[in-house]
Amino acid sequence: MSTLELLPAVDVRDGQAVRLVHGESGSETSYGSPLEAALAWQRAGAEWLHLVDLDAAFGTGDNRDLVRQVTEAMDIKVELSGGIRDDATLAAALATGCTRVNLGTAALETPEWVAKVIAEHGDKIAVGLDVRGTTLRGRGWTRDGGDLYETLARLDSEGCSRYVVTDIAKDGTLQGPNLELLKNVCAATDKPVVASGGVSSLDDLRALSGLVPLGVEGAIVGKALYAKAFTLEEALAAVAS
Ligand SMILES: O=C(O)c1ccccc1N[C@@H]1O[C@H](COP(=O)(O)O)[C@@H](O)[C@H]1O
Repeated sequence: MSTLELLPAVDVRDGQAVRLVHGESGSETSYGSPLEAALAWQRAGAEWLHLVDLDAAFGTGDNRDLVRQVTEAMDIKVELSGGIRDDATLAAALATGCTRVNLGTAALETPEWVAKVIAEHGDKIAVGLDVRGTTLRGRGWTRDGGDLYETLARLDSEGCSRYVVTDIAKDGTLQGPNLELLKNVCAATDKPVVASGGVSSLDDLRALSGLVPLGVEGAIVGKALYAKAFTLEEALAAVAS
């Protein structure tokens, strides 16, 4: 059986590494330099970094230069997201050398463009499905963007290679991942799913590892690492065993 991939998160707001609660602007707790955080996860053995430009996602500016510096400093794979919504922002994101990008709002608001870039870039494009219940949310999770399963079927038909599924109700809360949601999404698509939101303990990671045979490929871990609920080394050992 494959091992669950772990993607420690660095979310950047106003130049700082932060964690939000439910993705709400204004709920930030700051954790200092994004580069230092990313390097710490790399030193601890991460194979992936999940890097988010929150200002670009919220439409409150961007941290593009900083995000590029962090990506260029990494020897590990980087999944980059936030504000990638047109040719220019996609080109800038891919030019950082990141391994793949996540598209959120664009998949809800400009589906023709997303179908085009999926066709052009294949598995360098993942789609972030950020949901409340089964309703997708875009523009910094402030606007409804349609039904999860209808959108998933459309993206599948367009050849989308991977989905990053975030339960907004769980994100930043340390309440455990939404395993039912993940099972339902895995039942609806053959494509790999990266789980996001709610991881609080090593047992949560073991539970997500149990979903690998269903199609869960990886898990994004944020607040639990910053709050020192466990170390990344402990997390990597938990999913390896
Ligand atoms: O990760 C967060 O906490 C988050 C909170 C609020 C909005 C977006 C967030 N993160 C990721 O940003 C991209 C969406 O950006 P866009 O809509 O494409 O501009 C997506 O990967 C979210 O999971």
